[in-house]
Amino acid sequence: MSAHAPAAKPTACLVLADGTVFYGRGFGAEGRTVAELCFNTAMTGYQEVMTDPSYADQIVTFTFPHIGNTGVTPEDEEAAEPHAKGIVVKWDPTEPSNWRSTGTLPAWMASTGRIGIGGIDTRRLTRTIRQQGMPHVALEYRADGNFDLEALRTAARDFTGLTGADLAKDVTTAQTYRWQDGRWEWGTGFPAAQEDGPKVVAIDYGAKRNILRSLVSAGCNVTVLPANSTYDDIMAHQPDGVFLSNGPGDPEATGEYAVPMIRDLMEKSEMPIFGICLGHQMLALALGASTVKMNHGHHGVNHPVKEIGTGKVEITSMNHGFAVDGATFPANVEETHVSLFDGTNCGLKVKDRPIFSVQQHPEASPGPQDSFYLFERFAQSMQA
Ligand SMILES: NC(=O)CC[C@H](N)C(=O)O
Repeated sequence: MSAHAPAAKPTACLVLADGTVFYGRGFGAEGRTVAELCFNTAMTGYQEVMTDPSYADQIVTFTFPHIGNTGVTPEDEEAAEPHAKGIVVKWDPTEPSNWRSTGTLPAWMASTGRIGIGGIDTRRLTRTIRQQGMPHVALEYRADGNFDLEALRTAARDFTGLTGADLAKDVTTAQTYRWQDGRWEWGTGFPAAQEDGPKVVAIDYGAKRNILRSLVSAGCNVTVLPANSTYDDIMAHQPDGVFLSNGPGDPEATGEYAVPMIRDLMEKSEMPIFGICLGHQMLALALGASTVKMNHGHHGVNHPVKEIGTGKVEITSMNHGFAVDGATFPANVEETHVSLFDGTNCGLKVKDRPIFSVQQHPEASPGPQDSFYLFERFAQSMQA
């Protein structure tokens, strides 16, 4: 039997809350999980996607069919473990062909408790997500193929979803630490961080490693603090600037801790502040703007974003299911970037202050590096 032939009996199934069932072949860990289902259009970088902490409580459908063909390597992990609860793919992963690979995707998923389903019509599923919004789903892999569809549908329906979900506190670091390396370079790997350079306190709401590496590569000396850090916790490190990371869940759900801390920071200090994705959304909330849940979000590596001031278009990496409502900015805030896919807000700047943030991912990982200039802009604002 060829690897792509349909299995005699399905070993995995994906059940949407509306009762739609997709059968396929299970890989990775056996078990059941519930989550919000999104789709990601990246052609590469599945390991970075799966380990991005912003994917907590989500399952990712990859629209690119050949997932798994470059294996896995610890160098491509954006966190110590995968955060996406599972993946949905077109074909079964093949044997890896890549000199950097140290193992297979299914074995890595099995060892980290993540569930995969292969053999799915991901075009149909993606069309469903685009038309109906990101559904709540149950995904199960069991080798005996005996599924209790009613129980799976109930589990999908009972999932409370991401609106109102405060997940940053689940994925943040427990301890404060100094970040040690810069961006991976061909032939040399990860360069060691320098001691000099502006001191950045990076608040970890689910930070991707390549963001911390990008700050280092832009010349910063980075100390990482937990999500519930207060203004005083931050100032104890005498930083030159504060970075607000990406992260999972609903930005509004951080209104008890992150948003008031950011407000404090803006009121009591003159320091530069830079935020990415969840950091952008929370900064917008602290400034008095609002955020909204999107229909199917932006998850991919080819999203065109225009920098309004220059008219320049950058091709960006994106992963978000909420967006800042650019129409709600107060008078002291300027919209700096906009999505050319749907016109949604992608950036803000506080007028006359070195405080800015973007919705896209300038660290890429995976994706293009057009937006890396933002790390340099932040480093320069601290040197000014
Ligand atoms: N990558 C992120 O930081 C995502 C932010 C937020 N959780 C969203 O889905 O929009």
